[in-house]
Amino acid sequence: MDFAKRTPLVAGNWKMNLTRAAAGALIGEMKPLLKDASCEVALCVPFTDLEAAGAAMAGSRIRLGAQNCHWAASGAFTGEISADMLRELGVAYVIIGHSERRQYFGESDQTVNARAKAALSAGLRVILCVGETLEQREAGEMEAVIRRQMAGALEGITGEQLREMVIAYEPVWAIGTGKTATAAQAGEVCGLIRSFLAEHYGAEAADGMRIQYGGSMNAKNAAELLAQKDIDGGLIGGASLKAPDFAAIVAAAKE
Ligand SMILES: O=C(CO)COP(=O)(O)O
Repeated sequence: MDFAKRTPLVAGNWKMNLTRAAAGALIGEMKPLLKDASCEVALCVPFTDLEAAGAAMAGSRIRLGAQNCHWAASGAFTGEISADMLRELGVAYVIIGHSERRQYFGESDQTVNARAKAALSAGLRVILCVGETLEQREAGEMEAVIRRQMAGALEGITGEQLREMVIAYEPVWAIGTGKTATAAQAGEVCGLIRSFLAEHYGAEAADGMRIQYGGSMNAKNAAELLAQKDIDGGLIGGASLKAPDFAAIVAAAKE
């Protein structure tokens, strides 16, 4: 299948869930449910599950993803994982700048930028996450925050590199809370992101970019969110840990 421009990408982010054995079992359950998917599908799994998940995905269209990588190619960085290490395990996508990394592990726009560049140099595709907190939204700062995060993360990234990226809009207040952004809210911010890309990379590049929504997306609300013109897929947390729920979201993401 040719994953042409704007083919929706539905990616699961398992976060720190599932051991190797459980990962293999869940992928085994998902495979038959996803075989007729008309969008691109990826699962971003814990590092320790990568090898087993890659093996379990064999013969399916599911792409293997990771949840972070370091900015250096190698060196004295205890506890970190390089982009090359991921490549060697067959990883296609890596999430960079997830709000949980920013919130709990001190990620800044600068480290997000450095990690994204390292991933791209190693031949990985990057799912770059941006999103405002509830306080920022209520203070009327949503657009400024999104613009600052986008500008910081994309500093020095060329138009050619941008093509290997997907942007995920994940409002922090919607993650794991069951409080989804309305389709109109999510569509508005994804539209702002596309405008930012058009200003910095040109209209053609912006038109070809995939922009996902993430934050309490589930089997029930996926179709309405995915129907928004600027939303090209989803980044799914909790619902990606249940095969039927994830499959229902994938089914809602038509080309
Ligand atoms: O953070 C998310 C995906 O990266 C969203 O998580 P939930 O779908 O559990 O809200």
